[in-house]
Amino acid sequence: MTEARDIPLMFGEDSPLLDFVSNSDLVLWINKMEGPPPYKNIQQNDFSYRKHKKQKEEDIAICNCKYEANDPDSACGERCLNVLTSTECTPGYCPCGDYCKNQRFQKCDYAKSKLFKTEGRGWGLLADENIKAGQFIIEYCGEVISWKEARRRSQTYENQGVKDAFIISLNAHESIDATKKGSLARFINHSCQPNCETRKWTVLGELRVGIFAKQDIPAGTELAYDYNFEWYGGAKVRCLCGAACCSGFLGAKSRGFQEDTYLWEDDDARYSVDDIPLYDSEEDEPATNLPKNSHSSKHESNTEVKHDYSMTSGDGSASEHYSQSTALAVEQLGSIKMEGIAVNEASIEVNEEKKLYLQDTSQMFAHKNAMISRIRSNTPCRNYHIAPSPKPKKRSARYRTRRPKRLAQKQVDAKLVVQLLGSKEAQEEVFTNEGKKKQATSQLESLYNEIRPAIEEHERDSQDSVSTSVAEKWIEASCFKLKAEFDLHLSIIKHVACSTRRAGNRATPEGMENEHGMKYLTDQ
Ligand SMILES: C[S@@+](CC[C@H](N)C(=O)[O-])C[C@H]1O[C@@H](n2cnc3c(N)ncnc32)[C@H](O)[C@@H]1O
Repeated sequence: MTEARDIPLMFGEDSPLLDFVSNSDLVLWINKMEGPPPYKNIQQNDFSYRKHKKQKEEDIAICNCKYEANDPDSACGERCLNVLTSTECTPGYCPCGDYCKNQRFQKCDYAKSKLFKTEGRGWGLLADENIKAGQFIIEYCGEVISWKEARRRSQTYENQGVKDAFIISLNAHESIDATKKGSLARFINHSCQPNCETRKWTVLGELRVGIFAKQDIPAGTELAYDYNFEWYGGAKVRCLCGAACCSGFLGAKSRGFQEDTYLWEDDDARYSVDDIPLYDSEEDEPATNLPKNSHSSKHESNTEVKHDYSMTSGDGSASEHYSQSTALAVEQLGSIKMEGIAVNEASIEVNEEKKLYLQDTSQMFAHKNAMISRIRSNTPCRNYHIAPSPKPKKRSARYRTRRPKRLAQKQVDAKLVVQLLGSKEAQEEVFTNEGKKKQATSQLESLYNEIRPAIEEHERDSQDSVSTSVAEKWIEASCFKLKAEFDLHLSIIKHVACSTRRAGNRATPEGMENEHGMKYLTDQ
């Protein structure tokens, strides 16, 4: 067996860890050395999931560069048509032949880098030589899988307790999973102020992801890129990049950042839910009369951020406060005095209905506000706003790695509700509000269909956030829908709580249709 101390902690083309997954000695060595968890080192994407596309001859892009010995840039340098369109030249077709410099992915023309152990962020990658701005550093290799498969795997990994996420988006339909197979690029951590960026190149007909230097990077510097549009982690991970403009969480702006993500709960500061600042300005805080908490309302500096995350006590934290406020609101509404309501079986129905409504409302608001928070966080250098959903409960050690079941969002059944209402005015108000809510919902849905290609295009092809106008449109429509929902639920609560008669006593506007074309209920 190879002696552990003889193996350098550097992984290059001749890395001793190449294919180590099938080499039990090396796996043992890694475990003994407390190195990164085993993975298979690959230098080209793995196409086990689907076949590699076959490039048709007519699709091969041939540049018109001509190699001239006295001009090094002549052989597919910056002016090469293929370089300009982020396409690598195809060997055998490039007029510069062996001199072609535009085959960096194919030739694994990587910058030197090496692994190191970070503080609090697991393993990371360092530049092991001076790197120039714009230089290709390394390809992000892994298994090319569909989005659906990525979702499935991401869930499986979480269930298995794999906390480091290695899935990035490749295009609108596919992702690259470097969890089990990947290059050293899988160790590059996220930074909100990165020195690298991802760029997509077409190589022999397939899209590939490269890590490129955004600036000159001196040897010994940690390499980092912004995960925002690449992130596919399920769990929310507290960002410890330390940048002044830190957005708070990894991939807070990504498409893969799911609304029902949760926080890991253990001793790792990155996954701690305690003491998480919810709002970065006082205006953002909900109008509650709860005591203000200093952690919640101030944008925190890097050092403060690190300090705060290490705290494990949640007492007085903003997240605690908010969850209390939600619980308090529900409790108050649930305990509305039912004065005047005839005490018969109907009161049980009323209570049941109110419970249903209350559960609905808190869920819906948490869910919708999460959406808004995500869009708002598109502005750079801003703390990610967590939805004002109740703070996740601490899971027991036994269930630590399991994901909580997603609660199905129940809808208020307006017909059922009006059966509980006493007056036709009440029924009318509920129906009118329901109509408005439906209208707002369909408006939002059609807006989403309209802007989806723009969102995907932005996410796929650039690191820019979705344009402000699109985001604003979306926010406006979301707010409109929220308001419509709120009005509907408020009218239900108001009328159910204040109703003095049973449904049977009410006057029904028989056969009447309201402005939304909905029929009022008639007594059956
Ligand atoms: C692609 S991996 C990077 C390599 C990883 N550090 C490791 O040890 O394998 C992404 C994971 O690294 C961690 N990570 C990366 N950047 C981070 C950051 N800025 N703050 C906290 N954790 C980070 C998170 O656990 C994330 O899921």
